[in-house]
Amino acid sequence: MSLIVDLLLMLIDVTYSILCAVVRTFLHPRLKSIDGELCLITGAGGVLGRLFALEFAKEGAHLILWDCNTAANEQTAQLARKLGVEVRTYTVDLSKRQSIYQTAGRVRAEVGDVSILVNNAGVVAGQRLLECPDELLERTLLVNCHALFWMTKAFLPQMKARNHGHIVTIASALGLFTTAFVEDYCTSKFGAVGFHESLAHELRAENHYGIKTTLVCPYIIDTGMFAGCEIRKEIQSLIPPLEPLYTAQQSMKAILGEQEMVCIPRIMYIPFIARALLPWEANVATYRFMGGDKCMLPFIKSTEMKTLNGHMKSSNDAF
Ligand SMILES: NC(=O)C1=CN([C@@H]2O[C@H](COP(=O)(O)OP(=O)(O)OC[C@H]3O[C@@H](n4cnc5c(N)ncnc54)[C@H](OP(=O)(O)O)[C@@H]3O)[C@@H](O)[C@H]2O)C=CC1
Ligand SMILES: CC1=C(/C=C/C(C)=C/C=C/C(C)=C/C=O)C(C)(C)CCC1
Repeated sequence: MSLIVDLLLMLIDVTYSILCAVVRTFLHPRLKSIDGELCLITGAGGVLGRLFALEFAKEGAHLILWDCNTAANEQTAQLARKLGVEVRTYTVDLSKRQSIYQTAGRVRAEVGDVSILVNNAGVVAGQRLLECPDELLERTLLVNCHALFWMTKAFLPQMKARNHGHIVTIASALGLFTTAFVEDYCTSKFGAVGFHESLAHELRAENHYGIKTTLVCPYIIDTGMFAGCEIRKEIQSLIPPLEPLYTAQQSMKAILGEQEMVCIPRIMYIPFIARALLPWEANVATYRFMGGDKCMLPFIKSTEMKTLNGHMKSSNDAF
C-alpha cells in the first residue's frame, strides 16, 4: 500500500518539477537577494572570474577573491571595491591541497564564514595527449577537479552548521559531451559534473535544503582560454562563441534563481541529450558534419607552437 502511495507522490513530484522547469524557461524566476553575503570566487583574476566578482558585487555581496595571479586578482579587487563592497584577495595555488587548506584557514580566521562559493578557476593542457608533459595533464585534474573536494571540505561545514549557503560549479559543455584532443579537460569537467551532482544529492538526502547548488555548463567563451577552437564555418554564425559578459550574466540568473543546472546557450542541451540517446556512430556522424570532431585542432596547434617557441617547458625532457 505504502509503495503505491509513494509511487503516486513521486509522480506528483515529477510532474510538478517538469512544470516548474517549463514555467522557468518562459517566465523570469524570482531572484534571491545576496546583499551582505560573503562570496568566495576562485580564478578571480581571469576573464570570467572577474566578471563574476563584479556581478556579485553589484548584488551587494562582499568578496573573497582567490587566484594564483596576484596582480590580476588585485585588479579585480580594485574594480569591485568601486562598487562599494568589501573585498579581500588571497594568492593561492589550487593545484595544491595544502595551499587551499591554509588559505581557507586564513579566510575563516580573518573574515568569517563563506556563504557563497564559486568554483570558477580552470585550466587546460592544450596539447595532444601523447605529446603532453605528464604534469600538465595532472594539473588539469588537480585544478578543475580535485580542488572541488578541498574547497568543499574547507567551506561546507560552516554552511551545514547554519543550513545556509550556495556552492556554484563552473564546469563546461565539455563536462556533458566530449570532443577530440582535450582528454585532460573533458576528464576533469566530467568529474566536476559528477562531483556537483553527488554533492547536490547528498545535501538533499541529509535535508540540508538551505544549501543550494548550481552547475554552469557553458559552450566556448571568448576569453582566450580556447583561442582558435572553431566549428564548421557555415555553422559558426548559428552557434557563435559566447560573450564573457553574457555568460556571467546568464550564470548569475541561474545562481540567483537557485537553478540546479544551466547550459549556456540552451542549445547545448541537444548534444548532451544526443550523446545519451543516439548510437555512438550517429554522434560521430553529426560531430563530423558540424566540425565538432576537429574543432580543437587549431587551438592545440597554437599551444604547440607556443611550446616549441619555448613558452612552456616539457617535463618529458627529463627522461
Ligand atoms: N573559456 C571558455 O571557452 C570556457 C571556460 N569554461 C570554464 O570557465 C572557467 C573560467 O574560465 P576563463 O575565465 O575562460 O579562464 P581564465 O584563464 O581567464 O581564468 C582562469 C583563472 O584561474 C587562474 N588559475 C589557473 N590555475 C590556477 C591555480 N592553480 N590556482 C589558482 N588560480 C589558478 C588563472 O590564473 P593564470 O591566468 O595566471 O593561469 C586565471 O586567473 C574555467 O573553469 C573554465 O574551464 C567553461 C566553458 C568554456
Ligand atoms: C563537439 C560538438 C560541437 C562542438 C562543441 C564545442 C566546440 C565545444 C567547445 C566547448 C568548450 C571550448 C568548452 C570549454 O569549457 C557542436 C558543434 C556544438 C555539436 C556537436 C558536437
